[in-house]
Amino acid sequence: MSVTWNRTDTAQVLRRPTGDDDKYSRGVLGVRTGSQRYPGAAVLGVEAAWRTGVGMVRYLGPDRPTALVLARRPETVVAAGRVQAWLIGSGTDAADRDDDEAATLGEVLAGPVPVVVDAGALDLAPAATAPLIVTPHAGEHARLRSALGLAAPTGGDAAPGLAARIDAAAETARALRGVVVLKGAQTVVAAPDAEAIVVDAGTPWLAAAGTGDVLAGAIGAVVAGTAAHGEALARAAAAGVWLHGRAATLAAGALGPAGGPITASDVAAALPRAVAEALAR
Ligand SMILES: NC(=O)C1=CN([C@@H]2O[C@H](COP(=O)(O)OP(=O)(O)OC[C@H]3O[C@@H](n4cnc5c(N)ncnc54)[C@H](OP(=O)(O)O)[C@@H]3O)[C@@H](O)[C@H]2O)[C@@H](O)CC1
Ligand SMILES: Nc1ncnc2c1ncn2[C@@H]1O[C@H](COP(=O)(O)OP(=O)(O)O)[C@@H](O)[C@H]1O
Repeated sequence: MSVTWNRTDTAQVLRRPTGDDDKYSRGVLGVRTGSQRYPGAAVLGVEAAWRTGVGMVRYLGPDRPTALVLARRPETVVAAGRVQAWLIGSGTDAADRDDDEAATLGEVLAGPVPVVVDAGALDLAPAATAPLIVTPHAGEHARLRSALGLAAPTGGDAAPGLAARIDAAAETARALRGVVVLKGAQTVVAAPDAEAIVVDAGTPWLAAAGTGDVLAGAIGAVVAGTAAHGEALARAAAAGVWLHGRAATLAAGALGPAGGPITASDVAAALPRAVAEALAR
């Protein structure tokens, strides 16, 4: 069983800023992403978080991605401090993780604040106790299931259909006790005790390198901005997925009636229009 997510659902999740707000009350997202090898993923996630609407982004990472993040977004704060949500893992590789980074990520994943776990931090998710949203693509989902002692998502060589993907994501969510965002043309958002949510991307032009890094930043911003916990976490994740797909559709659609090639940066640039559209009455 599943429900399909739409613009109205997204509008119900997003919080419109008011005159009483300040940069802290609008939500602070802490970001630990990027590496010497994949610095671009840090830039994309930070850019997406700002563009989705958050009061502050704190970026804490290696020197090279830090320099690139600041070059692109000087408004990013690179000092530690309180956050309402974390984003970790995009543009990192577990094989390159040193002891200090492992200890820091361990603290994040044992804390009270929700954590969006992407790419190279997914191996740490099974041991986490923090409120969790994991964002695997199909390959990463298979690895995560194996780490959780679950069977491969499909018995044969054929790619699993939507029903099988929903069942597998729901099973992973129960085993993990967290929200699973299983990415694809139709992204499945599954939580341990709730009906799965299906979000249509809207355009296949979205299948391009780095768009997953943008998605993780968008979800992180929605979670930080809405202070989502508990059941609301899956809805916050679904809102982030909808905004990401809508941004891609707007960016591709601006090129012509059949759409056209877009980059991950184009998707991030279109996020404010997707947010404005969702909030329009
Ligand atoms: N500009 C930047 O800095 C960018 C940085 N990036 C960063 O790069 C890092 C590595 O991420 P990654 O996804 O490229 O590699 P990884 O997770 O090891 O997957 C490898 C194997 O998994 C499979 N597989 C993959 N996708 C699948 C799918 N959709 N559906 C099914 N299977 C799929 C496939 O295996 P195969 O099917 O070929 O056996 C593939 O060979 C990560 O940190 C990321 O954030 C990128 O975001 C790009 C932009
Ligand atoms: N055929 C497709 N149609 C629409 N969206 C897709 C398609 N394939 C992948 N996507 C979306 O593109 C993004 C790719 O993310 P990911 O695989 O993590 O790439 P990367 O690691 O390069 O950022 C996800 O949001 C996914 O849902």
